[in-house]
Amino acid sequence: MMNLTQLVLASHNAGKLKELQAMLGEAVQLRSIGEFSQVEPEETGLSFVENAILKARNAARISGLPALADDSGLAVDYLGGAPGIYSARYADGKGDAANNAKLLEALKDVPQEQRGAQFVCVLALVRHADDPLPILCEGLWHGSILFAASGEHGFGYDPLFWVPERNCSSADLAPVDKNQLSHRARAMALLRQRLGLA
Ligand SMILES: O=c1nc[nH]c2c1ncn2[C@H]1C[C@H](O)[C@@H](COP(=O)(O)OP(=O)(O)OP(=O)(O)O)O1
Ligand SMILES: [Mg+2]
Repeated sequence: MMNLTQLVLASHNAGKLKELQAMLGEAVQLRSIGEFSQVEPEETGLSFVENAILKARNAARISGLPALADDSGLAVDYLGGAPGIYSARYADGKGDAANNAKLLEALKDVPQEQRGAQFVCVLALVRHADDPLPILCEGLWHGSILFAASGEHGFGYDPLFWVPERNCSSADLAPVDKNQLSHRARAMALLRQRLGLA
């Protein structure tokens, strides 16, 4: 399909880089877009797909390499799917701890049975900046939102995300376990199939 020994990852999130590189294995080396630019594109899309494509095109344009982007977030049932594509900006760009505090506050009076949520991940791969046929792969991970943070692993909302199949939070999971179960793992399994790596 294309020479995929090197891909630039269109992300400034070190947690994503670590997880995606572990899932991809040694056949494909992910290089961070941070090697080429510190400027983050504005995520102006109205969907995970649009933002993933926008980030991938931007990284391919800057690096001259094929680019992979991950647009992901947490969709909380009680909040009508919010923060969704705005997950990283939920607390106005103040970071993960502020995002988590805001989510706990928003759900403080919501009972267990109404705390369902899913993590969403869309991966977009473009061969070049103007690629007319990006590869798109989606993964979902169903769980619920805890009443208090738990766990030290992972990043983002992991300490608040209860994983029913393991009876612990996503941040309690060892990285190898999260990388088997997560929204990102599911999207990457599909991408590996599409690339003939599976
Ligand atoms: O496995 C995950 N475990 C915990 N939290 C997660 C996960 N996956 C996404 N998330 C959260 C983090 C951030 O609040 C938002 C992603 O936002 P998103 O714009 O896709 O990523 P980002 O701004 O951190 O990095 P970048 O855009 O440079 O790839 O969802
Ligand atoms: Mg972002």
